[in-house]
Amino acid sequence: MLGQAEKSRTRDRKSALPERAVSDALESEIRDALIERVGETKFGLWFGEGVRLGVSGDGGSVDVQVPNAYFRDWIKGNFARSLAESVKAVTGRSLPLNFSIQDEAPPFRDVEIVPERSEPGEPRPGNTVVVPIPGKPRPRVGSTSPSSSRLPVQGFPNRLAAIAAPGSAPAAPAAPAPGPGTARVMRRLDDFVVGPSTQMAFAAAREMVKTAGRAFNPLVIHGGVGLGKTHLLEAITQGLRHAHPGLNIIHVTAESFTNGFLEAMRTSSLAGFRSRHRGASALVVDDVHFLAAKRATQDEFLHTFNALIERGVPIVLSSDQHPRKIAKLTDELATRFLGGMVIKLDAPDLETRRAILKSKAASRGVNVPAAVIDYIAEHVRTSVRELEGALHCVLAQASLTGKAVTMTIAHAALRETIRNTSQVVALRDVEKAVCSFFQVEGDGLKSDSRVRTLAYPRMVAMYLARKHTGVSYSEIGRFFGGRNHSTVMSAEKKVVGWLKDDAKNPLLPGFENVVDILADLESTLGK
Ligand SMILES: Nc1ncnc2c1ncn2[C@@H]1O[C@H](COP(=O)(O)OP(=O)(O)OP(=O)(O)O)[C@@H](O)[C@H]1O
Repeated sequence: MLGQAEKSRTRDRKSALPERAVSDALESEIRDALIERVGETKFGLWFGEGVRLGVSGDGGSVDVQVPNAYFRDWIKGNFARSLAESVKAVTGRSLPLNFSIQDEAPPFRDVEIVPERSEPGEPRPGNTVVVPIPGKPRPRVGSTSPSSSRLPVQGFPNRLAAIAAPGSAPAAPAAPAPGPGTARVMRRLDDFVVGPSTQMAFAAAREMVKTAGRAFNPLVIHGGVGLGKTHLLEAITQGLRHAHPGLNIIHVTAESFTNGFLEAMRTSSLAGFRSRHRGASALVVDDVHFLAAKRATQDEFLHTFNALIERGVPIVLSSDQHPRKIAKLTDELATRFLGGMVIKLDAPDLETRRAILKSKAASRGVNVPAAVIDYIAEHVRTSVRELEGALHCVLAQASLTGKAVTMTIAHAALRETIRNTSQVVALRDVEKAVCSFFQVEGDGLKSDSRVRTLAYPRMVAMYLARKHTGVSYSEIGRFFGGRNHSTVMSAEKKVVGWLKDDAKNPLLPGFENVVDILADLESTLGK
């Protein structure tokens, strides 16, 4: 970020330059500031040739010239904030962004498809990065080209031929598959470390790739942040592409589906939007919880979903919550999401965390001592993203100080992280989690009421409190409405009994057994 002195030097320099030179200098400084914020890769993809940045003649706004509407929407949707901050850092002012499509902007030239990690003589067509070269239309990952969509389909010839939409618009491009604003290589099933908390999701992902939705459809993967949902979705897209070349796969985030839909409405181009999505031969949508409370988009998505399911098109979705728990998701959509396989990704256990760290270290070609792996795995527990971040910190610290990776380095690098992530569950955490899960109020939970909708969550809360807070029976009883210790003991006994009998859950649709409820709540508590 530019400091004040730097900014004023910039302003002084600009006042001494002719107008054109001023605008070029400004653009270049805004670009530099933007690189600092979004990184060179994203910058290169979205702000390279064909995109111009500058301050308008009257100085009242930032002109962003883009080659087409797709660029405009992508930049607006993904980089508007970074752009505004960059402009402020350079000019010292908050200016609105003014997008214009520059007809004369040089179009993009062809693309290079770069195979990743191919063994000699063993191309891996699924693992590609797309490198735009100025001069020809820019391709978009996430859909096949019209010509490739006519390739013979392997694996399930009849089925996939049948699900290639009759008369649909072939593969008008969807959003880039690695995810909005990124040019990252898509992750693969081979890179996914399997452990007790992930094996079901992994197996389902592999089955989805193998059967392209024949075994179950849709597949919904849900779980907390940084637990590998996007990784699995990308891996499924890669796998489908590899196993069934020619599939017209649309891989988008729910946010970009929403933006695309709104834009199509705005520009009266709904027919194209619909035929593109309903004509897909596989649909992969990340973060469907984003559709919450967006009624019109949900209706559109429902119709897309129905059209695809009817043709047996594989659908894969991810969400941060169980579909039943996504607030303000219509019942129609929620029940459809439940119609196939719904799988939860839990936080990895200790062994899996160790395995993930070893795998990540190996993929960087670094040898990390077992004691350091153990130290990180034992202290960073809630998300794989945090685990990766912690490893990264340790390696960076070692590299910056020119030392080997040792426990001393690990302690120094992770002191803060661990202080902030080590979690002690408090009684109020249990209360909050249980209230939010069962949609009840804290007062109700602590009241004398014996209605089942309160008594049942109360018993679950007491059981969890006993298991995870280390607080005495008496204290738990006092906290949950002034009860005595024997009430807590009997609640605990009851829940243990339900678990032993694998009892059905009487209250919440979508959660078959008590064990599912407890697993969900424990993962909310970071356990
Ligand atoms: N089991 C795993 N094995 C290897 N890497 C993993 C595993 N789970 C997650 N990761 C890695 O952790 C990081 C975060 O995963 P990912 O982005 O898929 O999380 P997410 O569940 O989609 O999170 P969010 O909800 O925040 O988008 C990624 O770099 C991913 O490759």
